[in-house]
Amino acid sequence: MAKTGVIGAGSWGTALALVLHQNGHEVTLWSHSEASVKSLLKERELPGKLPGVKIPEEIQITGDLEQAIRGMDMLVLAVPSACIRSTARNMSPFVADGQLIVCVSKGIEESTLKIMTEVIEDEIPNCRAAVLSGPSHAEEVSRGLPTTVVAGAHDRETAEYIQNLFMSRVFRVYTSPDMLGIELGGALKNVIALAAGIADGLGYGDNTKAALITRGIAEMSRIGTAMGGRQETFNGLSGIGDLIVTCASVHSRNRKAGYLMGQGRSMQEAMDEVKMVVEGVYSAKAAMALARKYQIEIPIIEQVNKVLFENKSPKEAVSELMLRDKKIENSQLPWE
Ligand SMILES: NC(=O)c1ccc[n+]([C@@H]2O[C@H](COP(=O)([O-])OP(=O)(O)OC[C@H]3O[C@@H](n4cnc5c(N)ncnc54)[C@H](O)[C@@H]3O)[C@@H](O)[C@H]2O)c1
Ligand SMILES: O=P(O)(O)OC[C@H](O)CO
Repeated sequence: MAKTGVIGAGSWGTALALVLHQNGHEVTLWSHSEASVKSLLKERELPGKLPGVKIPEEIQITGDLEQAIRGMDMLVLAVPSACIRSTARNMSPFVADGQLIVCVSKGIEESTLKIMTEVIEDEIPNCRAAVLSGPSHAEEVSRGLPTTVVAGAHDRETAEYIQNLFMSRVFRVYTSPDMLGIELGGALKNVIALAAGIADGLGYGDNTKAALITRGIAEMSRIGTAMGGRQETFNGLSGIGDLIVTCASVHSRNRKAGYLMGQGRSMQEAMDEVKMVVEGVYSAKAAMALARKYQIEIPIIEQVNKVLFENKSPKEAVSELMLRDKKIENSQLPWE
């Protein structure tokens, strides 16, 4: 049995706390908000996010960061990506040399274009940062529905340690050395999922969705491999796997926000209505900046940015994508 601290008591932090608890580990769940600590202690439930899912009494709930960190064999960091740097900075005084921090947040820092584990390592240089990602909605994991994810770490022993702590009859964990590819896949798929939601909101069909997923993974892979991620990772759970679930699932916050925009809401109205973090909105600009830096064409992500930040009509954005110059499907397969 391991001692674990989960930092962030939103839907994902809570679902992973349940997985660890069900695997027999000791779990302390931290929330930054006093009101949410009070409500969690009283209700033992996350109303509005994971309704009907009980949080067992054995899971300790706290607002004291030090209590959630000191002496833990593994920390899981599950706050929204925009809060990763500030949260890591607040954690830093309590983190021991070599203490393991598994990041489960999906994003790219807009100001530095760093992935989340790089941000954590900036703020807590003495920690051991790792990642856990893949097609995994909290709503399903918290109900024990079969799910598969991948644990990425700088060394094999760490990845296998994370695998052992999380793996269960319903939560299957693979390992990988490609942390960069895993994290970029998790962040970029959210931007494509906004596009898939927009298409749904416009009333387009399954053909459109399949096109966005297929051309979307091509854009994600182009950015990711230019930065040093592996194509194999984009073909795997944290790449195409997570893209499929996020573009298709009724649970997806990104797809839902896109849907609302396709129906005519502004970005802010859509985010307010979803009520949970819509990470694609934050990663969209970072993806554009990366594409400019590496001189990569990302037409879908570019149109999503225009809808989000330039008030472009979703219908016009789709039409512009359809009317781009004629292309060969795959530049690796040129006519001789
Ligand atoms: N929900 C999922 O199914 C799921 C699955 C995989 C990964 N993720 C990722 O996990 C991360 C968290 O998502 P979520 O769905 O749990 O979000 P959520 O909206 O359910 O909860 C976010 C939590 O962060 C807390 N928070 C807000 N501001 C904060 C701050 N300044 N400092 C610390 N905490 C703060 C909120 O109180 C809330 O508890 C995201 O990066 C998301 O992409 C989510
Ligand atoms: O609900 P979303 O769109 O934030 O996606 C959640 C997870 O990343 C799915 O794996």
